[in-house]
Amino acid sequence: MTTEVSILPIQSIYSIDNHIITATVLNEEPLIMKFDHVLSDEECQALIESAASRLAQSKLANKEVSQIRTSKGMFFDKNESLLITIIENRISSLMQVPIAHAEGLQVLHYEPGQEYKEHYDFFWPNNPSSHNNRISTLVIYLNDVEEGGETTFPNLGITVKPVKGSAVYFEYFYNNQTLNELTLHSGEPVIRGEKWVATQWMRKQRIREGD
Ligand SMILES: O=C(O)CCC(=O)C(=O)O
Ligand SMILES: [Fe+2]
Repeated sequence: MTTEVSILPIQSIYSIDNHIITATVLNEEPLIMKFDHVLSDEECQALIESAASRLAQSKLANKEVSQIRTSKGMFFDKNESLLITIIENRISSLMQVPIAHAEGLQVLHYEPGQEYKEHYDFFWPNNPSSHNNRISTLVIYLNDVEEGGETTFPNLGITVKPVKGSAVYFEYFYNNQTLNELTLHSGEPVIRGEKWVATQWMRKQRIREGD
């Protein structure tokens, strides 16, 4: 058995600026956690409202539109509003990665039948972005989904149901690539209702200027 150090120290509660986030470990290696109360109902609603008019067809990491990913999405600019600054800073503290390593916060919207098929969030070595690869992901659910829309890790038998304000966290910065590859995951098709998520991808090195 391998024992590799995770980015996030495992705790049952993370207290960030008087904001109490409770945590459940779903898998230790690779580390997969569920967090509750990452965002308040008001913050979820405000994110949805500021994203709604800016949605465009989602693309893959290689910028191609594909049937793998049928949601619509958008990226916020860093610090573009007080809401975004507050949320980005909380996420950065929670993920224990400096804000300068954060890609823009992304919001995705799925309608019934829409999904994000099995994929990895990290870049393979042939992708130019792999020189400053992603190391961890936080997917925050912005609403409750009537049916479907779970985030699933098929190789680990883990399924996370969307709950407003909760999040699933996972990391893939292990020396052992087999552990990283266990983070294969999907956003299951929404069956009834709609699904809104905010995704934060963190890089190994800084990606933002001026932070
Ligand atoms: O929508 C989901 O449950 C997963 C989203 C996801 O995998 C991503 O944004 O990278
Ligand atoms: Fe993903």
